[in-house]
Amino acid sequence: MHHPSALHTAPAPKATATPAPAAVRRGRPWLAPALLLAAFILFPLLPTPQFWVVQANYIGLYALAAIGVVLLTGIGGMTSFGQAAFAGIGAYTSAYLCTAHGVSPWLTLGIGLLLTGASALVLGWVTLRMSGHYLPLATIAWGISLYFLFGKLAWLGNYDGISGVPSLRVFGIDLAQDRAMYYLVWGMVLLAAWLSLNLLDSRPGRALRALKGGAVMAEAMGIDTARHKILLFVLAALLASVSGWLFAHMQRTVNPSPFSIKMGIEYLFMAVVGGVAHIWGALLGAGILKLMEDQLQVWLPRLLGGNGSYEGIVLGLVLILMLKYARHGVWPQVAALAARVLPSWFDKVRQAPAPAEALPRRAMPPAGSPLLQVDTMTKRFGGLVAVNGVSFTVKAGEIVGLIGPNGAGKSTTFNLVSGLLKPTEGTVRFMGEAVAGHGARAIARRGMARTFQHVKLLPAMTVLENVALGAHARLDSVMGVDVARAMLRLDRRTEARLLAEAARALEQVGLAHLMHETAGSLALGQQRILEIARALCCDPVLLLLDEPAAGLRHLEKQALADVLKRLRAGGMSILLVEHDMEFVMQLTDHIVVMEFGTKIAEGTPEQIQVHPAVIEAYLGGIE
Ligand SMILES: Nc1ncnc2c1ncn2[C@@H]1O[C@H](COP(=O)(O)OP(=O)(O)OP(=O)(O)O)[C@@H](O)[C@H]1O
Repeated sequence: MHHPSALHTAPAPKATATPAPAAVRRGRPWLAPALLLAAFILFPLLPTPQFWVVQANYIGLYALAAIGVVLLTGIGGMTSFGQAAFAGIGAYTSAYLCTAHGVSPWLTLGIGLLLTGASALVLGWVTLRMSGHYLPLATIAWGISLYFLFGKLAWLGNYDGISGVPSLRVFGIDLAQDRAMYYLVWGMVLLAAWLSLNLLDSRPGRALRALKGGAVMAEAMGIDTARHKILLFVLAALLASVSGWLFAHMQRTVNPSPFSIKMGIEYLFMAVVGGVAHIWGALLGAGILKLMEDQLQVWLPRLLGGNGSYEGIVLGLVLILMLKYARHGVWPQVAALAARVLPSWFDKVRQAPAPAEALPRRAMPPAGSPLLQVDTMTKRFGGLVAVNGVSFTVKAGEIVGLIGPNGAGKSTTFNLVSGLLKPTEGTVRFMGEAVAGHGARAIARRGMARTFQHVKLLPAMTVLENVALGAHARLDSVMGVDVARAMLRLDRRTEARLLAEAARALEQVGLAHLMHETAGSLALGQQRILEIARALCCDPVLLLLDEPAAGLRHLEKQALADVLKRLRAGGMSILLVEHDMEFVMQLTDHIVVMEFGTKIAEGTPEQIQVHPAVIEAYLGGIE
C-alpha cells in the first residue's frame, strides 16, 4: 500500500538513556522478578512476626475491593462510595448461611456473588443514568441504607453481628491459621489483578476504557456505553463481594461497621493514593493506607501524647496534599522508576500485529444509487434555528462537500445525520431507511462512520488501540461470553483480527509507523488522520469527515486528498465539512453551501465557484 510520506512527521520514539543495572546487562532480567516472587511466596513461611502476616492478609482484602474501585472509578470514570456495602453482602450472606444453615462456605461464595451481582445490576441500572455528582451521592445513600439494614435485622444479629463463622478449608487444609489464609487471600488478589488486566487489554476492555471521557465517540463507533457501564459496576461489586467473603471467614465474625460508608470512602482513597487508573495502584494503595494508618496509630500518640486517634487527621492532610500534587497516585511514579531500572521488563511489544483473518466486510452499494437523503431537515435550539429546512442527497461513490461561513449550521447538520442530535422536523434516509432520531450507535452500525470537529480520542491509549475501537461493532457477540473469554485470554484470535484490521486502516492513511505511540502524543493534524483511520475501521459505506484538513500542512493536505480519492475509487462515499476551499474544490464531486442554517446553493465545484449567491455570501476570494 502506498504511504503518503508527507504525513510521516512525528519524531522517532526516544531511546532511554539510563544504563540498565548489572543483572539486566548480564542477560538476567528475570532475577529481580524471581526474587520478588520468592519473597512473596516465602513471606509467611519465614519466621515473619504474626502481626505482619495478619497485616498482609488485610491488605489483600482491601486490595480486592480497591481493584473494583479502580475499574469503576479509574477506568470507567464513575465515582462510587458504595464498594464496602457490596463487601457486606458477600460477608453477611456467607456468615448467615454457614452459621444458621450449615451451608459450605464455597457454596456461599457463589450465592454471595449471585446476590451481589443481582443487587449491583438493579442499582447500576437505576443509578448509572444519573450524571455528575448524583451518582456518587446515590452510592452514599445506598451505602448508608445497607449499613443500617445489616444493623436492624435481628436474624443478622443486629449491630453485634454474627459470630462463630467457620474457617475455610481447601483440599482438607484448614485455613484458620493466618499463614495459610495468606495464600488464599493473595492468590485471589493476584487472580483478580490478572483477570482485570486481561479484560482491559481486549475488545470489551477498550470499550470500558472509552467510558471515561469518550462515551460520545464510543457510541458513534457503535458501542453500547450504558451496558458497559453496568458491566463495570457489577464487576466492581463482585470483587468487593469476594473480599467480604474472605473477611468473614478470616475474622470468623461479621458486624456492620467494616461495611459502613467510612470503609467505602477508604477504598476510594486507597485507589486514589495508589493510582486510580491502574490495577496495580489498588494493591499499592491498599498497602500504603493500611500500613500508614497502623504506624501512625503507634507513633503519633508517642510523639504528641494523649491517647491517640490522630491518625485520621494526618491521613486526611496527606490525602489533600496528594490530590493537589500527585493526582495520579503513587503507581505511575513506581512504574516510571521501574521502567528506568528494568527497561526490558517494560518494553512493550512494538511489532505490527501479525496478519490475521480479515473481519467480514459490508458490500458497497452500487455507484450512483442514492445513499443519504436529507429532506427538509430542521433543528431548533430554543429560539435559534441552526438548520432550516435543508435537503440534499449523497450518491454512492461520491465525495460531497458541505461548506458555509462559521455558524452556518454545518456541524449541526453532521450531528443530525449521524444521530448525535434528533431533527426537530424533516427526514434522513440512509440506504433507503429512515434513521432520523435512531441514535448514533444504531446509525453507526448501519454503516455510517464519522470524525469530529474537535477530535475525540483516548489520549492515553495507543494509536492502534484507538483505531481498533472503530472495529468494535463489526463482531457481534454476547457480552458475558466476550468478557469471560477476554479475562481468561481465550480471545486472542479475535484480538489479532481486530488489531490487524486497525493496522490496515492505519496503513491506508499512512499512519502505520505511529501505531504504538500514545494518541495524545500526536500532532493535531495526525490526530485528525487517526480519526479517519478509526472511522475506516468501522467498515462504513458512508464516511462523515468534519474538517479533516484543519491543522494539516500543505503536503499533508495533498496526501489526505490522495487517500480520500483512493477511497472513492474503492467505492466509498464521503460527506465532508471543510473550510479549506482549495481542498474542497479539487476533491469533491458535489458541493452543498449553507448560510444561516439554510441551503443557499448546490452543484459541482465549477458551478459553486461562479454561483452568485455563494460569492455574495462569502466566497468572493476563492479564485
Ligand atoms: N447544542 C447547541 N445548542 C444551542 N445552539 C447551538 C448548539 N449547537 C450549535 N448551536 C448554534 O447553531 C448554529 C450553527 O452552529 P454549527 O456549529 O452547526 O455551525 P458550523 O457551520 O458548523 O460552524 P463552524 O464552521 O464554526 O463550525 C450556531 O449559531 C451555534 O451557536
